[in-house]
Amino acid sequence: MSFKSLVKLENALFRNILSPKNKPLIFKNPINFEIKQDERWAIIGPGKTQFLKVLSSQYIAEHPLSLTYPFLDKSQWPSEVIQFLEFKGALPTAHLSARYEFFKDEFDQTTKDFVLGNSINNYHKNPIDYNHVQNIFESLKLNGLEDRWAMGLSNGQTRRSRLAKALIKKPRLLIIDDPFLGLDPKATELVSEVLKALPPNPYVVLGLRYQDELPEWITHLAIVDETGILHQGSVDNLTVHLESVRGDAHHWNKDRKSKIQKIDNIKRTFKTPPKETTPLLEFKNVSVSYRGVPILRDLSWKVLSGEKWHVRGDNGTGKSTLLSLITAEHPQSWNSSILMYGIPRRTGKQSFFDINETIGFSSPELHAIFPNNRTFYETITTGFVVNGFIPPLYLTEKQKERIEIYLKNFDVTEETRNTKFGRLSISDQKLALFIRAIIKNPDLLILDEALSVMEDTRIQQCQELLKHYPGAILAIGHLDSEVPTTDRYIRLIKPGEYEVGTK
Ligand SMILES: Nc1ncnc2c1ncn2[C@@H]1O[C@H](COP(=O)(O)OP(=O)(O)OP(=O)(O)O)[C@@H](O)[C@H]1O
Repeated sequence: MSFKSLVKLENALFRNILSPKNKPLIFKNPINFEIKQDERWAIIGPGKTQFLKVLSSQYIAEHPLSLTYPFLDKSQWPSEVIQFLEFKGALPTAHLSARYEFFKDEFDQTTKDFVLGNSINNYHKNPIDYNHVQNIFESLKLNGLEDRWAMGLSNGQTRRSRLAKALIKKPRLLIIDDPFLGLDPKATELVSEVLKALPPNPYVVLGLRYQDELPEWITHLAIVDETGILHQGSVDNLTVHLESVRGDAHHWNKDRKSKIQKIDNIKRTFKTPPKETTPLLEFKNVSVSYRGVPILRDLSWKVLSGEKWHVRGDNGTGKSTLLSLITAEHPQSWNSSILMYGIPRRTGKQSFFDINETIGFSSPELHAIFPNNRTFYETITTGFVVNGFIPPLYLTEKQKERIEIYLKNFDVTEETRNTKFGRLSISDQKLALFIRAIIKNPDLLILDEALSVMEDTRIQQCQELLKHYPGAILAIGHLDSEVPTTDRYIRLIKPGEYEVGTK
């Protein structure tokens, strides 16, 4: 049986659609690459996202015929039949607390509406195949969530819904960057099995981080950096190269080490909070339910000043809900069984602003709603304002100096510093939100998937910085490689069941 190629690149060079002619090439080395129909590829390395965008026809090829999709009919336009899916956490809501409110009226989208999306509007052109939809909901274990408010879905549930939404459009080729980020181990296995069974409808290409475990069904790899493809071929032939990339021998790792060491310079901006004997935070038998369905029940927990906690639990067990109670984003936060500095939460006693004065946070919900028109620099300045989305009119010399120390030691270029949030790479968006969270030296730093999807070097820079952070940290993240070093954990199991321990 002869196989047609899915995609073929011959001496191909690319430029950004939006940038002028003189802007640099996406990869400086010409690309020669081919995927056959019976091969299952994963793309790995610091250039993976750009490479996946090249494959999904998002850049302009210098010579139009240097990028072709031989398996497509002449009538099929690549941009219409190739889906590129990248990691986005929560769905954007009107404001942060909206996610934890109740499904309100008929204008609020259900999960089913979200997944079907434009397919409903295009119904006359492309009637919806409800059997197909049913199968997708079943295979991704979304049954039971169809009629739920889409904004209320947990991050893991949202991620599976986004995958369902992409599949319902019946693409011919599905290109997914970081398909397993934010998923717990069971959901990872489930999504991997679903992706394995998809080809030929659609074919699938994955972008993975070099430390990720390769799904056993991946047959071929390309290792890509900023210059182009370093190695490509069958998994068996590439194991040696993959080991060298993972180990210390590789040039990225040497470069990375010096960048990580540089981060130590930021430590001098930290201030040590006074050692208190009263817990910074205390939950006394706290319960939360949505329309009678319990999420947290009788949860008791103490966090002392400077402690570093990992908040664990499978998708949907209530981790984000727990953290939203602390930041008073959650409507059920005004509860006298939640105490900060020994003071019970009561309306009238403390305001949202008092509570957040000493808290810094970054989360997928914040990422989803952060205004696209603030520059990287302005994004950081909003960290000095409680619930800040608008840059403050005035910054003290000390505040300006502190921002400069961060920018310099994180090697943020002049161009990035002035780029608007919406135009930054997802990794730089996350970095801006991370610096925004820490810039005022909060007593409590909440990092909900704050480092996920950053480039590897960025993750390690943040981890290095956080090792020295004197304030308390609460971190959520399914992979140890993307959370800061912590020495304690709380694991949510199910309502009324949780575990607290030291690592
Ligand atoms: N407004 C709401 N209405 C109904 N259910 C909700 C609402 N908000 C959250 N939930 C549900 O509460 C559960 C807990 O959600 P939460 O986001 O806290 O989970 P999580 O542990 O952070 O999950 P993940 O690991 O996927 O991020 C989920 O099943 C979610 O769908």
